[in-house]
Amino acid sequence: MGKVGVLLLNLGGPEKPEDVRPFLYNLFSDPEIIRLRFSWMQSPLAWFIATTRAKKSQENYKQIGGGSPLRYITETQAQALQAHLQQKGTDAKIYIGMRYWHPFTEEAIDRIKRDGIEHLVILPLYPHFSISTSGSSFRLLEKIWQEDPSLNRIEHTVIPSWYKEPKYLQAMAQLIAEELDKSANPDKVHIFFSAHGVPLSYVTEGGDPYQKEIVDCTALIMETLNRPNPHTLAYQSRVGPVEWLQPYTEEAIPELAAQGVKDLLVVPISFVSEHIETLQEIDIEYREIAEESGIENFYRVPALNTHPVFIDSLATLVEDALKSPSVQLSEVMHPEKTVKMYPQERWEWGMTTAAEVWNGRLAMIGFLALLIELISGQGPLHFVGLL
Ligand SMILES: C=CC1=C(C)c2cc3[nH]c(cc4nc(cc5[nH]c(cc1n2)c(C)c5CCC(=O)O)C(CCC(=O)O)=C4C)c(C)c3C=C
Ligand SMILES: [Fe+2]
Repeated sequence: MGKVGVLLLNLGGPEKPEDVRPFLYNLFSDPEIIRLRFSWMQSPLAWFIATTRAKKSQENYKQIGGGSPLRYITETQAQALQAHLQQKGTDAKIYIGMRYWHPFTEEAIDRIKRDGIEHLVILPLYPHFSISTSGSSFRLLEKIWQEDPSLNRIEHTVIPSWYKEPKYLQAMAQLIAEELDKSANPDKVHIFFSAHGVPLSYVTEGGDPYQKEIVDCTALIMETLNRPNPHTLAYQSRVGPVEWLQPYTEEAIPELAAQGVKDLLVVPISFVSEHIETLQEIDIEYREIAEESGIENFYRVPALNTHPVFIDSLATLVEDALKSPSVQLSEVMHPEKTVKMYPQERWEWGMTTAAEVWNGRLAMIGFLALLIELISGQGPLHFVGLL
C-alpha cells in the first residue's frame, strides 16, 4: 500500500480570549449550525450572534484558563495514534482538521497533498454522527474535493460514526467503573450521561441520527459496564430560543435531587476530549446546580483524551477502514440519504403554515436589520456594502 494518512476531524476551539469572537463567527457562519433560508443572511446573523455572545463566552473560557484545550489534546491524541499504529505495523501520518479554528481542515488538506498521501482515512473525533458536527465537516470536505480535482488521485474512505466500536465502549466503561469505585457506596451512585444537545428539528425534520446513536450508545456502555446502578440520559449546552433535545441536563439534575438522589456521577458522552463543555459547563455550572438542589457527592468521569484503550480503538477503526471497501464522501452526504443537510420547504399559496412562517421570517429580518443598525450605528445596506 502507498502512503497512508489519517485525517482526524474536530470542531476546534479558541486558544486565547481574542480568538473567541472570530471563532464564534466561524461557527455561526456554518449553515449546518444555523439553518437559514437565505444564505445572504448567514454572515450578518453570524456577526450579530458572535458579537453579542463573545463576552459571556470569553468569561466561560477565562474560568478554564482563557482558552480551549482542544487543540493540545487533539494533537496528543494524534501523536499517540500515530505511535500506536506504527507499533501495530501500520505506517500512517496523522493530520488534524478543525472545522472552526486552527488548524483548519483546509490547512490539513494542503499538507496531505504536499506529503503525497495516496490513501486517506477520514475519522471524525465524534463517536456519533450529527448534521452539526461530522456532517458539517464532511460537507466542507466534499466542497474542497469538488473545487480541487487533483484530490481525486487520493483514495479516501470515511468513517461516519463509530460508537459501537468495542474498545471505545470498554474504555468508557473502565473510566466509569474507576469513578464509581471512588465512592463509599458504588452501587448507589446514579450514573448521569450528559450528551451535547442539538435542536429537536435536526432529528424530527432533518433526519439526524444523532439522538438514536446517543441512546444506543448509552445502552451499550451500561451493558459493557455491567453494574446495577440506575442511570439517566440528558442533553446539555443548549444555545438560542428553539427547542433542543430533552431532557435538558440543567433540569434533569434538580429532578433527580428531588427524587432523593445524593450521589451523582456525570458521564460526558458526546466528547472524547476535555473542553469547555466538560471543564466549565459540567464541572462548574452543573456542579453548582447539583449542590444547590441537594446532591451531596458530585463526580465527573474524565474525557477519554489519550486513554490507551481508546487510542487502541481509534487504531482498530483505521486498520479496519484500510482493509474494507472504501466509503466515499459522496456516499455519506448524498442527498438521497435520509439525513437532510438543508431541509427543503414547499411553498403553498393562501393562509397556510408556510405563509405564516414566511411572515414571521420577514418580521425577523426587519427586526434583525433594526438590531444591526442599533449596534453598528449603520443601516443594513451600509453593513453589506451596498451604500
Ligand atoms: C457532539 C458534539 C457537539 C455537538 C452535537 C454540537 C452542536 C452544536 N454546538 C452549538 C454551539 C456551540 N458549540 C460550541 C463549542 C463546542 N461544541 C462542541 C461539540 C458539539 N457541538 C465542541 C467540541 C466545542 C468546542 C469547545 C471548546 O473547548 O472550545 C460553542 C462555543 C462555546 C460557547 O460559546 O458556548 C457554541 C456556541 C450548536 C448551535 C450546535 C448544534 C446546532
Ligand atoms: Fe457545540
